[in-house]
Amino acid sequence: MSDDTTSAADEVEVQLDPQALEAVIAAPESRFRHDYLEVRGLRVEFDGFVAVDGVDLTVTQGDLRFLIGPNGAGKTTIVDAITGLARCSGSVRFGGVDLVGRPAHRIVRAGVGRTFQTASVFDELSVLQNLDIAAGSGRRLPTLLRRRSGIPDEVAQALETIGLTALADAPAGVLAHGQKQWLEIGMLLVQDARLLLLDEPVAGMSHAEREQTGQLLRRIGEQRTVVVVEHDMEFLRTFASSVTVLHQGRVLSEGSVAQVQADPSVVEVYLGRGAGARGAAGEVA
Ligand SMILES: Nc1ncnc2c1ncn2[C@@H]1O[C@H](COP(=O)(O)OP(=O)(O)OP(=O)(O)O)[C@@H](O)[C@H]1O
Repeated sequence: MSDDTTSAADEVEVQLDPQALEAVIAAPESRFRHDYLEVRGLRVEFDGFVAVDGVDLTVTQGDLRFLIGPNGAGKTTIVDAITGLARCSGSVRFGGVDLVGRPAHRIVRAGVGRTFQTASVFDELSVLQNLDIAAGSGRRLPTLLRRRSGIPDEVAQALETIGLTALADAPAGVLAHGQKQWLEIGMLLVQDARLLLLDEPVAGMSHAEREQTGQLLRRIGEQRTVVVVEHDMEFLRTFASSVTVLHQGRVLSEGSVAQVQADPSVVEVYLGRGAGARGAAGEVA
């Protein structure tokens, strides 16, 4: 490499203005956008019982993060706190917006979406109508329920992503268990959720459905920030790109699947007192 090249590179580095770069990254229309979730010192207390005790968590776009831990470790409570369903202290930032203290509907508007352990789709409505409602297309209910020839782009794209295009007109009630979960994920996509928090998305799914869900989450995770609360260790080993292990409201360990598997404190929790719990950590190791 010639000296000329080195000095040109140096020059570029010197010319970079960190504040200008930050502004470009933060601009909503920026194709360089790179979202991340940053949780600091998160604490949730229920009548004197500390369920989440000073949790720090950073999850970047493109990282498929799994939150695991024995029953009662605080996983769902963390998701509740991020989405405004549990009062908390500390700091939760996503896309440059501080979420703590905001009402749940404003957190949704900030681009944060979640699913619950039980899918909450409208069984009597078609797949398309469920997506339409989630998209909040602004149409009145009677219009919303009428069949239409045109499908909005974002809805068509979501149908494609979740693999339900052929079932667009089928009532959601006839969908298989896995397909309902995918529809719910599709509903988050049309809401334009950029942070998806998924609570046990593969619970009760067949092996084939789990595999398809993992592939779906990988596709979504390329564009969005995805956090998965899960007990299914085989699913975790196949699809997690990073793992945070929680225990008694605190972060016990964090890293790649291999790193947390090799962490003696994780093995201790899973083989020790947590061994009888669902998703016992013994399965991790
Ligand atoms: N609304 C509430 N009031 C009082 N205690 C609560 C409440 N919600 C959760 N807890 C307690 O907080 C702790 C953490 O619960 P949480 O549901 O977050 O655990 P988890 O890790 O998601 O467990 P699981 O894997 O069983 O779903 C538990 O001891 C639970 O009993």
